Amino acid sequence: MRMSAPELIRIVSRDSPMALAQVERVRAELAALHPGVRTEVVPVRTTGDKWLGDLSQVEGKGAFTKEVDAALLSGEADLAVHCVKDVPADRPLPAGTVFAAFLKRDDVRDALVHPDGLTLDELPDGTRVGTSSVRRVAQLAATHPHLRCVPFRGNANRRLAKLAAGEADALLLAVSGLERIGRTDVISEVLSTETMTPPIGAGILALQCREGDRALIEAVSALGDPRTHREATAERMFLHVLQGHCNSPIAGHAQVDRSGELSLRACVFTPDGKVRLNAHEWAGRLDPATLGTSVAVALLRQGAREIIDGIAH
Ligand SMILES: NCc1[nH]cc(CCC(=O)O)c1CC(=O)O
Repeated sequence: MRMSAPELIRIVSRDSPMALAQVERVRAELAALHPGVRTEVVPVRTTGDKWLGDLSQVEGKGAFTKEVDAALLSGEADLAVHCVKDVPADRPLPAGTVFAAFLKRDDVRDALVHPDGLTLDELPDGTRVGTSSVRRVAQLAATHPHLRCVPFRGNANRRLAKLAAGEADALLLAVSGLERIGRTDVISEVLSTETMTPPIGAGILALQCREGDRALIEAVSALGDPRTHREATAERMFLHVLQGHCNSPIAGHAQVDRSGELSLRACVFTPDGKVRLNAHEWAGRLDPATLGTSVAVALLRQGAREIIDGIAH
C-alpha cells in the first residue's frame, strides 16, 4: 500500500551556511517530487561548531551530529540532513534512526585556495597551509614536506575569513563545500584524487529519519541515488571494520565506473605521512559492504591496526 506523503516535514541540520545550503537542496528536490508538502528548517548549533579546539577533546566526530540526532529523536524535527563525512562510522547510527536516502554525490575532490592563485607544486618553502584534518596533513607531509600545516577550524566561511586575515597563506577545502557556499571563485587548484585521497563519504549528503516513520521514509527515499548508495555503503563499512577514530589519517574512495563496476581504493597513513598503506579492489560479485570489509582486511593485514592504535586520541 502506498502511504500519502506527510503534510509538513521539519528538517534539522547544522546552522552553518554550508549546512543550510544543503537543506535548500533537499527542500528543492522534495518540492519537485512532492509539490504539496511543506517544509520547515530547524537549525541547530553543534558542539563541533561551538568548539574550535582539538576535536578529540569533544568526543571526536560525533561532535557535528549529536545535537542534530537529538532533535530528530525528541520529535522536534522529522528529517536530518548530514554530510556523510561527518557521521561516525565506527559505531552504528543512533538507535531508532535510519538513513532513508543518499543524495547524488557531488565532487569528491579537495581544492587548494591560495590568494595569489598558486598551485600546490608552486607553493614556496614554509608556506602555512591551514588545515586541521589529519588526512590532509599526512598526505601533504608525504608529498610536500616543505609546507607547514597550521591548525584551522571553523566552518568554511570562517576559514576563508581567517585566510583573508592572514592566519594562513593557503587552505585546503572540499570542492563540494565551496560549491555549496557559492565560493568556487577562490579555488586556485582542484587536486586530483591521486594527489589527495578523499575522506570516507566525501561529497555525499544523507537523509536520516526516525526508524518508525514509514510514510516519511517512503516519501524521501525516492531522492536517493542508487550509485551513491553503493559507494557510501562500501566506504562506511570499510571505516567501520577499521574502527578508525577522529585522529586516524584514513582515506578512501569508492567509485562506480561506466560499466557499473564498483571499486574501492583506500589508504591508512602515519600522521607524519612517512608510512602509507594502500589497497585497491573491485567488487566483482561482492556486494558493496563486503567490498568495504575486504579492503579494510587487506589494510589490517599490512599493519593498519598498529598505526591506528598508535595514534593518541
Ligand atoms: N569538516 C567539515 C566538512 N564536512 C563536509 C565537508 C565538505 C562537504 C562534503 O564532503 O560533503 C566539510 C568541509 C571541508 O572538508 O572542506
